[in-house]
Amino acid sequence: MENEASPPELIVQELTGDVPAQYVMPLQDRPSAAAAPAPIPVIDLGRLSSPDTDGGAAEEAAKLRSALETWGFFMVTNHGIESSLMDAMMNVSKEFFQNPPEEKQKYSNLLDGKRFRLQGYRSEMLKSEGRALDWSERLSLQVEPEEARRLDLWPNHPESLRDVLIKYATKTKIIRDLILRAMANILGLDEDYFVNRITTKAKALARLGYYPPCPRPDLVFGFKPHYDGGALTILFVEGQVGGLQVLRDGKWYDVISKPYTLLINIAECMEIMNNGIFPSPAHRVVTNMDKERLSVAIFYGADEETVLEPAPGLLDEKRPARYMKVKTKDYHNGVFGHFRQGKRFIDTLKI
Ligand SMILES: O=C(O)CCC(=O)C(=O)O
Ligand SMILES: [Fe+2]
Repeated sequence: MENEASPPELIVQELTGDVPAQYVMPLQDRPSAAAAPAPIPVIDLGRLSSPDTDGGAAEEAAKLRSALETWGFFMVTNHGIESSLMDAMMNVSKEFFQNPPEEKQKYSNLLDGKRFRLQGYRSEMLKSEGRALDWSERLSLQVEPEEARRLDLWPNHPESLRDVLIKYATKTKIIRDLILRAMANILGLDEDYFVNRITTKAKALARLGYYPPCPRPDLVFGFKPHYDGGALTILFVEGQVGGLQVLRDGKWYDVISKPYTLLINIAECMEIMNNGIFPSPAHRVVTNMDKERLSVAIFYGADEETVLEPAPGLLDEKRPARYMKVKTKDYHNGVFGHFRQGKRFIDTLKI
């Protein structure tokens, strides 16, 4: 049985006392002591998509542009997801992580003690690569395309997780398209330029995250510094625990989300398509000594067969393409290989 091969000794929740050596970051890579808050713009999505009679939509679009050019992150309110559905999403996630380890391991993403699959539960990753482990547990489930959902890999406990996640992801998809269109408009491209490249065949992965309190936030990360690989990420962080940090001009800043707002960030496929005008930001999650933290991220990718390339409408003699063309499928393979070595595949595409 594939699940029996998982290493239960690494379930973070069960650890007590000081942190085990596998989680400790090398000295030069440890979390910095203090980070200033990032004044990330908050965009009212209702206003952004309203007919522009009073200049409201233009104002929101200007804020969005500024957020995308600087932080690569923005917050959204008035996004159309009822707070009751957001609460339900967080509650089912919490209930899942509260299951006993044996129950969670039934959904392990570890196939034979060595190979990982994209979907499933993991309490650690990349153990064999000699890099420090993240102080978090994750449950990843593919939510798009709809016909590719593997409901047999989705947990039964709590029973409502499936329904709630499907409802939630249906709503975030509407937000995705709204943002893709707004970005195309801001860049002066055909409104559907990005939507057409992401298509109904594009994959989306939901990742539920649980970060237990950690006795040594100075030594470990909840999630090591990284760039997201798809097109856009829509993130929902419970309450006001904080923990997420974003890199800007070589400095890490705290991202403080407000209750019931969503955080959206640009991922690398989108950076290629917009020719680096809106770069994909490095980000990470630090741990907290007293509080647990939960987050739900939906990663929207491009269609595997899509050729990723800087949009021709953005290029001219003065603004040449800064990235080589690559098929999404090849990009994903490249990212995986490079990430294991702590490198960025996108750097190999730069012209
Ligand atoms: O949990 C979070 O706040 C962020 C997680 C993240 O960056 C990711 O899953 O890629
Ligand atoms: Fe991320």
